[in-house]
Amino acid sequence: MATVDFNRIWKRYGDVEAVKDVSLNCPQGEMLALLGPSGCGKSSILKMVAGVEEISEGEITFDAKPVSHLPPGARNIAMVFEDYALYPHMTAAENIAFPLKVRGVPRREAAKRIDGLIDMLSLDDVRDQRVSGLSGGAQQRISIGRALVRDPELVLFDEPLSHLDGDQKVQLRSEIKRLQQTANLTSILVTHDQSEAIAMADRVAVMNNGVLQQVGSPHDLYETPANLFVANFIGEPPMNLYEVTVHQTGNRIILRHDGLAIDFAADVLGRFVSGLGSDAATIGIRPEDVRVSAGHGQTYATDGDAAATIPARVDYIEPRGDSDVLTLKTDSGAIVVAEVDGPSEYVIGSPTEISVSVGKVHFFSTETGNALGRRGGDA
Ligand SMILES: Nc1ncnc2c1ncn2[C@@H]1O[C@H](COP(=O)(O)OP(=O)(O)OP(=O)(O)O)[C@@H](O)[C@H]1O
Repeated sequence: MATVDFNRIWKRYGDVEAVKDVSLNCPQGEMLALLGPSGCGKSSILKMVAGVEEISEGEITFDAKPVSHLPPGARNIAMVFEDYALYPHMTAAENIAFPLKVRGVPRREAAKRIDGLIDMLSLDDVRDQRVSGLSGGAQQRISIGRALVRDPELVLFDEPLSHLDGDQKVQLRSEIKRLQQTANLTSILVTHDQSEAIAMADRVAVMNNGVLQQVGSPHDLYETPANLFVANFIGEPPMNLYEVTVHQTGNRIILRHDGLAIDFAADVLGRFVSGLGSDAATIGIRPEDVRVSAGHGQTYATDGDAAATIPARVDYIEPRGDSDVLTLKTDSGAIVVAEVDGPSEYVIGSPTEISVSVGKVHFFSTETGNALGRRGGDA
């Protein structure tokens, strides 16, 4: 399998700039996800790698060798599509064998490869069945077998789970991940579904409007989003975001939003964030980082670094089994979404006290949307 590099690639369709100056690297054996909303340019990137769309500018290399001039057939790329694209009248084994037959691979060698994949993909039970009667999950496993049988340099997964229902989706995504790791496949996954990207990919490239926003491990994207787009896009329920004004009085820094005041010790805040000099910023707090306690007038025990507690009432509860997502309304009318262990004892109207550790607050420039420097303090 190859190491794939995208070097400052652009895709223009007439006046439409679909991909703008994107550089990415997918090392051998890694799964890289291209994630973003519809129209962000991820399919255009996939098509340029596959060779079905020309690159307007820039270069794609496999093991440092340019491939842009090669026709699709000469790139040795396998594709797994959302709609499986199998031959319905053929059996599972015949579908997997098809690319080898076309290439005239000797029968004995072909049989060995097919058997290996059938075993690896747990397809023994359906081996000789026509694919038209099989479940979506089984059909997608067959299409993966067909993709891998010819030993490609790169596997492209184009929304491979979109046609599957909940259970099959979860099962197949872990199977693809296992297969990708055991077979050490260099692979690129295109998806608009963050849970898919996070569950399967080693690294995720988040795109918006043709521009690469951030590339990193799922953990990096979650913990240190580079800008407001990534902060808002990654995480479910999404991060709470507030435009705040910054007021410094003595050794306190108070962030104000719509009558909501969050108060921090200036020296503690300074341990976590740099560049908060201006008088406006946007802060982000993940719902699971909002600390909620039943509010009966008592103060939630803070560790000194935490903002003062803020009274809020439960406005809405979404039970999710092992957690409850609470929509809380402060006295000033600000909405804070919190995720707490479930099932909780809160009911609509419950008084609560909320607080957040300073180390859990994300800071962004309101002007540029970029994250302000995090110092990586401990709280
Ligand atoms: N053949 C084309 N001609 C003109 N514009 C195109 C063409 N293909 C894509 N575009 C435009 O380029 C932009 C990026 O499209 P692209 O399909 O790459 O995005 P995407 O993130 O994959 O979206 P989706 O998930 O909806 O396919 C969009 O504005 C789209 O309308």
